[in-house]
Amino acid sequence: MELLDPIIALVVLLAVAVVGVGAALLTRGRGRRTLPPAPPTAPGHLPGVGDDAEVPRDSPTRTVDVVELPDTVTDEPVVLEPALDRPEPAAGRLVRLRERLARSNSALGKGLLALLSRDTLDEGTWEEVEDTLLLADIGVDPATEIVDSLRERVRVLGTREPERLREMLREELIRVVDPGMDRSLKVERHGERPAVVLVVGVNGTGKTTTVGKLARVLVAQDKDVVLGAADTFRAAAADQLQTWGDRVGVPTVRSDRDGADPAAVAFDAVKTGIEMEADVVLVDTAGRLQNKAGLMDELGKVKRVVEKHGPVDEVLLVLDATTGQNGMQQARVFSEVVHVTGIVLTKLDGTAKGGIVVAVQRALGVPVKLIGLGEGVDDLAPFEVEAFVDAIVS
Ligand SMILES: Nc1nc2c(ncn2[C@@H]2O[C@H](COP(=O)(O)OP(=O)(O)OP(=O)(O)O)[C@@H](O)[C@H]2O)c(=O)[nH]1
Repeated sequence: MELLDPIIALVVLLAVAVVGVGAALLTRGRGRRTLPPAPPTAPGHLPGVGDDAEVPRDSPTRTVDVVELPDTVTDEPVVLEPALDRPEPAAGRLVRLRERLARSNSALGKGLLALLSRDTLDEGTWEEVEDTLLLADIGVDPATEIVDSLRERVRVLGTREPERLREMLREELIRVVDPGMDRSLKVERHGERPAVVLVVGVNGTGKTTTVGKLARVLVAQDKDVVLGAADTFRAAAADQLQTWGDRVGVPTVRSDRDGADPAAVAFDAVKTGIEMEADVVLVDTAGRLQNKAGLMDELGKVKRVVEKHGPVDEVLLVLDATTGQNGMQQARVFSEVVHVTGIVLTKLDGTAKGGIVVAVQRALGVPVKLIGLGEGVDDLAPFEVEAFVDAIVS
């Protein structure tokens, strides 16, 4: 028994040693275990939280929808029409644009009122009143008339109250601007024919712009309009006019050839207007200096040729208000050649010479029918006497 004890102890010791070495080997092997290969990813992909997770069981499952197909498939491309402008109605525009007129002409009204409010209204002051009116291009006769009348009224009434003086000045200005003139545009279709409007004037006064703006005024009144680009002299004029027309869906009759006969283009435009049963045909003509006899003859021919379709309803002379007395000379010559029926005074937003309205009406006996008060597309207003005078004296 004494011999067996050391043997048992040795066996136990060996067994413990074997178990220890095995456990150590097992632990080291686990530390080097390789991970399964990562799923392929897009370049630059960074793993996110839960990438390895399973799809949750309650995720919505994809279904297949049945979509009805059209019976026939057309190859025609869908053409999207460009949206057309909606021009502003012309009525009341002068009220909207009054600020422009007032800005350029208020010095006239303020100057006159300051003179009339002086302590003594002597001869020298009345002369200053007259000079102020002349500086605004109102013309000699109308200026004298205004001064004479005011002088008499101030003497008889014996009043110097500013509000009363302003009212008297307003009344005198309205009288010389002449509210009795017929300023309506003759743009009503008659019988089988559209109304025809010819737009004339010297270079750069704003004819093409005016035709474009006028087309918008007429479209706002639900009229069918045709434009005629009889300015065949300036290459870009027809493009410019067509752009105006395109914006409001109005067709433009033009020649493909620079320097084509303007009378032929004008004739074709009216012919197209008749065929299309339009209400109005607006014919733009080339700018021409009133002292170039050949060009003025050409204008006379344009009108005569157009009149083969019937009488022209309006001949609008476009005058640049900033050109003063030169404009008066233009007005006289144009009127002799084509019998002007109405005046369009443009660029009144940039001049203190609003008095030209009076002067030109007196010289021609023809009313100002429209005024241009800016470069915006709807900055053309029907001329309203009271609104015009109010903008000056307010
Ligand atoms: N400030 C201002 N500018 C205007 C007005 N009317 C026209 N214009 C400008 O005047 C310039 C000349 O206008 P157009 O319409 O090309 O003149 P046009 O008479 O047709 O010119 P031509 O064909 O060369 O004879 C343009 O820059 C217009 O924008 C207006 O009432 N006020």
